[in-house]
Amino acid sequence: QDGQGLHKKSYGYQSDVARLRKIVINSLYSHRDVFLRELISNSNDALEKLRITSLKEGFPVENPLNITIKAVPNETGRGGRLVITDYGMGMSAEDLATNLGTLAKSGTSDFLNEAETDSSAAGNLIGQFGVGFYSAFLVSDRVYVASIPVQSKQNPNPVQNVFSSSSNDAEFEVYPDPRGNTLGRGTEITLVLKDDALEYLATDRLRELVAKHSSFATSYPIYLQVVKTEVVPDEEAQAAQAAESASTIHTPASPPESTQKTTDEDEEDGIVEDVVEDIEAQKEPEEPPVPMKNVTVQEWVHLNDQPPLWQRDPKNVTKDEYDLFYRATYKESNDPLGVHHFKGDAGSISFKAMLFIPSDLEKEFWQSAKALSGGIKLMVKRVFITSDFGENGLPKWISWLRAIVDADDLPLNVSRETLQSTKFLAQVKQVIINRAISLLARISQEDPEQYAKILDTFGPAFKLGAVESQKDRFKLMSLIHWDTNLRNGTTLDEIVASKKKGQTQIFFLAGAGIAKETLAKSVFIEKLHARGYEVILAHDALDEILIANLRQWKGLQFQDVSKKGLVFGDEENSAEEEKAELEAFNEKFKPLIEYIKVQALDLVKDVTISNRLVESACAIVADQWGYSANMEKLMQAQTNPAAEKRGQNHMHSWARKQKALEINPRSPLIEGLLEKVLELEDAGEDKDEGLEREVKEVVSILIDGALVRSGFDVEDSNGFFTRIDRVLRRSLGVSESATTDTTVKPAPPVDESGSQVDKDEMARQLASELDRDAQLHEFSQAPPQFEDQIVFPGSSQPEPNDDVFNINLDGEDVKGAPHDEL
Ligand SMILES: Nc1ncnc2c1ncn2[C@@H]1O[C@H](COP(=O)(O)OP(=O)(O)OP(=O)(O)O)[C@@H](O)[C@H]1O
Repeated sequence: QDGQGLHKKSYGYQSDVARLRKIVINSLYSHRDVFLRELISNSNDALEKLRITSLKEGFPVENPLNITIKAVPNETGRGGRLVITDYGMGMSAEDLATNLGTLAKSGTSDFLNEAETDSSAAGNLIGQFGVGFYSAFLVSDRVYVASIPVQSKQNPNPVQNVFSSSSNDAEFEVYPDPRGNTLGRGTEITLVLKDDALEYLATDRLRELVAKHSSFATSYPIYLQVVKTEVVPDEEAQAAQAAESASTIHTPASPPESTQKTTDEDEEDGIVEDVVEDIEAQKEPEEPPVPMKNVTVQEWVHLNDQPPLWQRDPKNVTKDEYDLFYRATYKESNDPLGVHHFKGDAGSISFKAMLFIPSDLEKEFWQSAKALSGGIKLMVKRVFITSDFGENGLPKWISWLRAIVDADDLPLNVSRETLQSTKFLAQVKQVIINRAISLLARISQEDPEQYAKILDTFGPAFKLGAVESQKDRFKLMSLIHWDTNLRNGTTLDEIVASKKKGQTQIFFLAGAGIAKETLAKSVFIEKLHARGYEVILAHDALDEILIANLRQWKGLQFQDVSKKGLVFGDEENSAEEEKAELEAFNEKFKPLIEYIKVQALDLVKDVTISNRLVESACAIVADQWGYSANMEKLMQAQTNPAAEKRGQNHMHSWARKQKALEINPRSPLIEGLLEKVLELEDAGEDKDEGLEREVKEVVSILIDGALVRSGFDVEDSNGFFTRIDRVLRRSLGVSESATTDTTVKPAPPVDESGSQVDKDEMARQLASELDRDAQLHEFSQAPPQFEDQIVFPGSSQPEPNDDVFNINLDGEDVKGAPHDEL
């Protein structure tokens, strides 16, 4: 209880609030104008909340639903206060302590950490995070918040309380307002301005701030109290004059000052002088002038009296106004990347709408499978109704869009359930999606630079849309840009338009996450590129899935150039010639093909002469139904114990083998290898064992190299590099048997004090492994065509080509190889 008999309750600020207040006060000085925007925005929220609660609970809300701002200079002439009042929801004593003394925002700690370590970040983050109420301390030595909650069944006799805190205090106080209930309802914030913040007492400054930051922040009226000097009749002087004239003889009055002035001016040119004098002579004697005096009057000026932006004619709205609106409404620091303002219809209900393409994609977008919510704000007759469209919310791919929809023909107390049952929301959603796609298409045509920025941020989301939404897929394809070996950022239509004569396929090479420059150098593109064909470099994660969904575009089938089935379309012209050439090559390279097959058949289905290679010696080409290297990686990332249980991993290993090793008959390396193989064949029993080992080694490196070049993983990468190591030794003339000094410091002895091995745990692990093996063996219902190709790990069945597969450099079983070899 203080000296005035008030029951003041003291509270300590929650530690995050204390941190935030410190950051706000210390580092946002140059941004301190934001305080008014933040307080107005809170007032708007409180009015909004009141209106929605009154609709829900069915109590009437008396006017006024508005926000007022009043500057009160101190009578001493130094300093003053700024008072911001709203007739919104108000707060109880507990609300004051909780809402203003604690932070309930997600991401607060991240913001605080960032802002504390980098003061420049604080300024940038204001826009995104909003420092809210605490910005009041930027301009105030002390802040009083008087508030009274709305009357309700639970609180039939609400009391007006005050929250009070100085900018230095670590504590704040809450107590009943000694003035009693002066507000009736709502919240009054009194800022005792700092000495260096007295500029905010000037009404022009306040007008400027509201116009700059808050003219779109609320649809409730904002009134500013303005003090004006007016000239009014001085009644006292008038009465005195009347008394005086009653007691004196009437004398003609001198002419009014203005007439006198005209006469004086006219005298100079001497033309109208006589006329004026004549008129004066004819006049009746004048009444004495009414005595006037200056008085100060207070007046409330409506600051945001313009209709909301979306209600205005788009022709009369400037880009600056849209940008300002967007930044104020969504608390963004950057301008939107695109705006569309239109009139639409959903069934029989017409509405006005504005769409914004944000400057950024929220972090959560790709982190969650869920769509972002709240993108569409539905208003009825300028009043906010809901941003919860439920199942009619925007689909994931475009849930980042910001839209405001204002329908005039709906009742204000319409509920979401009613809206849903009338299909209104579903129709609005589809109109918005269609309009957004048109807006994007227009920007792509009219402003390619701006569109490039949009694609940077939203390009992958458009691809998601095309995969996710069959309905919008075809429209979206014009928005999706592709990189090819010949150009960047082109559309499928443009690719089709520049197809070569006879071409019936759209060529693509998929490689999620691989740089397009690397993809462009792929062995699979060599020949196509050399011949001038265009190949899509599908380097985004969703590209291959999207292409698989599309299957064809404008009558042209998609062809993965790393798979079988590629046709240029002009084969006919040289078909005979090529056939004969192929036959000749097949004949010539038969011994080499047979030789390689022995080593390669565990990895691939076939070894063939290639028609697609120009410079490279060989490549691995997937079958039509096999995995491309890209898909293989995607599938590998997905293999998990559950899939293993269902036997899916065996399907994967089957699909992985559906590929062929193609060799380039024009490559000198292949020619050279053929010679060596023939030499071995000719020698028969007397063959040189060293040579044989060497040839096997080269073939093995060739196969693994082809896998790597073609984008696949080499299973035994250690063995691969050991073989390369050996070849390097030979080419440098280093002895193959020379060993590396492998002495290493051994680990210290076992730490006896450490945890004992849990025998039960070991037993459990062993049991579960045995169980898993048993389940794998049970998987015997493979499709007939798989049966002979599936090998169960751990089964006693001999693996095909067992002897070849396990060969290491010395022709010994890998498992038995000496340590230093591995
Ligand atoms: N004028 C007001 N009327 C009623 N409640 C208010 C008012 N001003 C603030 N509050 C309450 O205090 C809380 C804290 O306000 P603060 O401005 O710090 O954060 P916020 O408004 O929740 O977030 P942000 O400002 O980032 O939108 C609000 O959530 C609200 O409950």
